[in-house]
Amino acid sequence: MSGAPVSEGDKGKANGVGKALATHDLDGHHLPPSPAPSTPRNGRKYALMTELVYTESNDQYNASSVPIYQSATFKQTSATGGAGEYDYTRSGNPTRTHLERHLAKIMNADRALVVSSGMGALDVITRLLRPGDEVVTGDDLYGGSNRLLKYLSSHGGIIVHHVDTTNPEAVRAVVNSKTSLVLLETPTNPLIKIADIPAISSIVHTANPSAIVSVDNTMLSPLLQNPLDLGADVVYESGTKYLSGHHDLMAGVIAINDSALGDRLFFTINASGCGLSPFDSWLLLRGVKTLGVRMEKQQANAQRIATFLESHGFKVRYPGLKSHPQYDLHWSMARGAGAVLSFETGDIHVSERIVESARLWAISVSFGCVNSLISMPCRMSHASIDEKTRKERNMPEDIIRLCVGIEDADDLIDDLSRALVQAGAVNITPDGFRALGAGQVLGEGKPSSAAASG
Ligand SMILES: Cc1ncc(COP(=O)(O)O)c(C=O)c1O
Ligand SMILES: N[C@@H](CCSC[C@H](N)C(=O)O)C(=O)O
Repeated sequence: MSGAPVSEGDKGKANGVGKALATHDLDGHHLPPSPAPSTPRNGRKYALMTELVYTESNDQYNASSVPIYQSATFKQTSATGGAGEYDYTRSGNPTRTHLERHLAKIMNADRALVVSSGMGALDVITRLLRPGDEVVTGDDLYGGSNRLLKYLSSHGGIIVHHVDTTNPEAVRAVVNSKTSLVLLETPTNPLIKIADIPAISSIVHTANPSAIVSVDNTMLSPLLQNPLDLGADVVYESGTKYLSGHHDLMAGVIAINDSALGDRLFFTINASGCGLSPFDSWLLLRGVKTLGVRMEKQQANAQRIATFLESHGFKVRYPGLKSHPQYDLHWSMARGAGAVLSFETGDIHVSERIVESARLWAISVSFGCVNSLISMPCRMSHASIDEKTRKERNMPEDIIRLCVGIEDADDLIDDLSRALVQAGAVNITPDGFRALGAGQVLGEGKPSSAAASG
């Protein structure tokens, strides 16, 4: 029983754009329809699952795999303006261009730019800011993003407002004529909170037409959500995660529809030298082609694991669960729930023991990889947010984040069951087990065979 909200394919929407991967929830009910797609860009003509793998190459030998132009320089025909399309790889490289065109197509953008990491992408966007400018962002966001914004506020003269982005009115309350950038994560990492991209974009653009709404789409990837179609001006993602899928490269992607804004962002990339290398561009292009099959399996597995934990009484945060407080909002914007979920145990030491008892789940930061990971964000990915701030922002110290891969779901559940039992996180009865601590008890569950014997 998979039970995941994943449909059989992705055909059926006009021009194949914005096609819903999920049509039914666990109980077989229809999910809300996906948002209407905007005009397809970049000649996109097939369903997204097809466009992910379909690339057109103008290689002279018709190579099926785009060549890696591992060259820093390109010869010119004269000293005075004789450069062809490329002169120097920091400014442009054919392998990188091929990847950027492919990403623009699948992100439904006019232009995509690739850089050396997700943080590099955010850095390029924040170079649009000037001292005195204001930024509005969430009270739950990736630790590295928080660190960069904190640095800009202490060293760059930027005023940063952290508000509850689940409430558009909280954004309205702080947006003003000095607001230059509104930065949203949805779902957030790691508390899986949802921001209403259309409502917030409309509030921001009405209050200050020159403010830029930027969405970090790392948690879902373009397969599941297209913020540019929902009112955002800029979307960026860590290509280190789902886009590449194997934790073998670092990359960041920025996508835009405004050509003047694209030129300003490209200027920074060329001037600062953070464009993605030819080899990493090639690796990322290869990874993107399997994004569809990877994500379908990952979110099917995530749905089973979230359901397993919730049914054993744990407080689980996952937008594929009806209990998520913003379930309807999430599904009005996205075509899937992704494969990152978090849950609480009520005791930081119990959480530590669970993480350290898992065998199949690697203790590791990051997500979006084909293998499953387990972590404690307050100790790992979000440790750069100090304890006081974490407390002010209601970040549970015991929270465990699961980043689900493509393994067999029963193996993952067995290993997790064994870790829960070994860590003393559950109360074992002759009929099954239930969460101890903070978890709300939703029902009895039977320990898996591994847990019972382990
Ligand atoms: C939501 C989110 N955005 C951005 C980043 C930054 O990406 P990168 O590690 O590729 O710099 C990360 C993780 O690192 C992340 O989790
Ligand atoms: N030591 C790193 C931690 C990277 S966290 C990576 C990823 N975004 C995640 O959420 O797991 C740092 O401090 O940046």
